[in-house]
Amino acid sequence: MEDELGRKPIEVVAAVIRDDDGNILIAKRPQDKHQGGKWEFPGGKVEAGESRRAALSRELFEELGIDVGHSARLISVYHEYENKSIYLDVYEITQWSGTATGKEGQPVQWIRPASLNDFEFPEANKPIIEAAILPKFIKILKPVVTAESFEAQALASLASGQSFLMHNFEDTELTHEQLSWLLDTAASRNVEVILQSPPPLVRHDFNLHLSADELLKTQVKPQAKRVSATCYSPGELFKAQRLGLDFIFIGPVLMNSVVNVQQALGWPSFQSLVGRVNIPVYAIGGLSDKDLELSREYGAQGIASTSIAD
Ligand SMILES: Nc1nc2c([nH]c(=O)n2[C@@H]2O[C@H](COP(=O)(O)OP(=O)(O)OP(=O)(O)O)[C@@H](O)[C@H]2O)c(=O)[nH]1
Ligand SMILES: [Mg+2]
Repeated sequence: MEDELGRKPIEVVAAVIRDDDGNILIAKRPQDKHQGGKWEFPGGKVEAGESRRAALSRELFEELGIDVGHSARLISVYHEYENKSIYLDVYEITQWSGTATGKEGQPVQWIRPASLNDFEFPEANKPIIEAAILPKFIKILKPVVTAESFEAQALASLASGQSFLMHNFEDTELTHEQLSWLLDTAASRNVEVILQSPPPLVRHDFNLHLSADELLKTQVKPQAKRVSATCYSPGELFKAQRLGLDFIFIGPVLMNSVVNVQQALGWPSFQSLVGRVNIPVYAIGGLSDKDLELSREYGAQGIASTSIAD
């Protein structure tokens, strides 16, 4: 891939390092470097002939003095700065040995994911920050018949530590009162709720999800905490990126969709779609929490499914 001036992007690897309490390590870039004085995720340029994971291990040893254990792909971002373009491959690291310190004299800090937005990062980092804040799983509530079963299911998921719940596509019968109850109960437990468009509500303190059809009809990003959409084709992806959506679902990955009469994409097609945008992507369609590791190797941020264990 080349930028508009025919230059090859610089390949960079970086790490979102999370400790057992969920804090993330950030480091300050030296003043004299590109994007100097801004905060960054530790990492650096991939050397000729080096694999990305080898580059990641080398950079984190040089910059922080730690030995990387397990790493999972989080997001890849292509960004054009004025004087160079970069391809930034970001990994999430939860296992390492040694104590992370600024080996090159750079200040480092462990911070809560929600405070990431209080620090100044390079322009390329916007989607990386969103990816670091978003969860691995989005639990989609199953369609329900009665008000009692809706409440019972929502309460079970709210009690189970899920941080994002989505009201089901096919579940159109929820009343204003039920939706309001869901939002209030979730808020009291620090759980984010995603509703389908257009919910019969006057409030805006929810995340809004658009179907691919709604996405194509939308001209301006709607008002909501975050806006996401389901995408199947490159055109839909580009539309989502142009509107500035916060994350997207791509699928169906493994199961043909009866609703939209769509063939399952399979992982290779999923991967090539993910590679076209700089937005966190959830894989959807015939998947469960067991598919997480695999989905991440193919570029997903995580999985959205009714089959996420409570
Ligand atoms: N490490 C890192 N680099 C980033 C981030 N965001 C971002 O735009 N970059 C850009 O990626 C490029 C490479 O990063 P780097 O300066 O860390 O490279 P390096 O460790 O190999 O250092 P070097 O310049 O001494 O060779 C820089 O142009 C930097 O501005 C980030 O979060 N982490
Ligand atoms: Mg570096």
